[in-house]
Amino acid sequence: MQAALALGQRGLGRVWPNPAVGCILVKEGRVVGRGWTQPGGRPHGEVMALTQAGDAAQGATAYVTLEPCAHTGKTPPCAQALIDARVARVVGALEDPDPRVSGRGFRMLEEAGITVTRNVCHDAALEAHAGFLMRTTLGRPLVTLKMALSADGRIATARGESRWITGPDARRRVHLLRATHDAVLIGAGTARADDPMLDIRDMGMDAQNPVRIVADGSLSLPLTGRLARSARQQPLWLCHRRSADRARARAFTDLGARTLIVAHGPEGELRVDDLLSQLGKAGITRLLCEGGGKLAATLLAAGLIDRLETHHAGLILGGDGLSGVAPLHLSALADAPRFDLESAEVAGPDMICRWRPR
Ligand SMILES: NC(=O)C1=CN([C@@H]2O[C@H](COP(=O)(O)OP(=O)(O)OC[C@H]3O[C@@H](n4cnc5c(N)ncnc54)[C@H](OP(=O)(O)O)[C@@H]3O)[C@@H](O)[C@H]2O)C=CC1
Ligand SMILES: Nc1c(N[C@@H]2O[C@H](COP(=O)(O)O)[C@@H](O)[C@H]2O)[nH]c(=O)[nH]c1=O
Ligand SMILES: [Zn+2]
Repeated sequence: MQAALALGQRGLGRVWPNPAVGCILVKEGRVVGRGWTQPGGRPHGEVMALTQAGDAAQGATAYVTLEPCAHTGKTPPCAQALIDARVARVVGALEDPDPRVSGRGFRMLEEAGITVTRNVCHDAALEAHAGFLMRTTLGRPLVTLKMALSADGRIATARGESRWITGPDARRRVHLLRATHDAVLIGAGTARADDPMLDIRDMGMDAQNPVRIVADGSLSLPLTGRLARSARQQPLWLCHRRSADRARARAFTDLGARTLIVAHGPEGELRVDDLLSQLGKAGITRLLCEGGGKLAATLLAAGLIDRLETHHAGLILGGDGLSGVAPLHLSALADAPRFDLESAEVAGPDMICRWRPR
């Protein structure tokens, strides 16, 4: 199952809205088929493994990282494919909470006389499928916040200069992080200050480029910027207020971008709960927020950060530099969002820390 989980991870960031499932078929101690969910979400992992195994699937044990699907969607159900291939046993890591499956996949197999073992490597599967599970049960993607920080917790100089705080090794890690997320989100301030690309560069992974999303209430993004100009090569979604200029929205869609109207709060700030639920509806299961400080503050205040990556560099920007997180107006220390350290890694001259909400 651990090997199947590792295989399944190959699909992360490229199979949304589907889960990234891994499947291994074992017969008489030998692996006869390996499969994982293919880009775009189909074929499913089980079908890939069964196709590879051919006749050898008969009598085999199938290790699958998520309950096989039981519904006829765009493809016939994998539970039926396993039955038709006459596997002897299915070992599953996790029940699929999708209401169209939710126990029915395992039951179909049992009713066909196949032995089913459930919940093997259950916790690892919860982590592997965290984005898919969040979207299915909460209607929003898993949100990872990444910040590149000076040693004194700043993300830019007072004038907004931030390239680069971290070195090439840590930035390469960021590109790999982008590859395992369906979409990257930034605020309008970052889009205007940095004119970023938000792609995966120089790694031969262009096919895994994430959707780029900007929280841009008034559609202030320059039409001539790099994001807008590349909207046909790499998806660009702009989240804005209903009141944003219609001609501007039209100009962005003409360039190939997609626009989403999001509810806003009293100060005009886009409501991040609505923004995330719209992204969930659009199929996004794993979202990487790359700042800036204002957007990070809103997400943190709403308790919507599920994973935190801080990249620490050995420079000091001082108290006039921009803070990684805009003011939270905490009334007590007890109200501070807390995170537990999960791992720390040296990346060239920098340090990458990975945190989980407590
Ligand atoms: N070192 C690092 O890791 C990073 C550094 N940076 C640096 O940070 C600076 C930009 O940060 P900052 O100015 O804070 O800008 P942000 O990127 O956080 O953008 C803030 C703007 O986003 C729009 N917005 C829409 N909805 C929301 C919401 N719910 N919450 C907050 N903002 C929302 C608002 O504009 P509107 O009202 O028009 O919608 C707001 O003014 C730049 O200098 C950049 O270089 C940025 C990212 C990472
Ligand atoms: N300055 C800074 C980061 N900044 C983040 O990266 C974005 C630029 O992406 P791109 O245009 O694709 O290179 C930028 O807008 C901001 O979100 N990231 C880091 O890992 N380290 C850094 O020092
Ligand atoms: Zn399936």
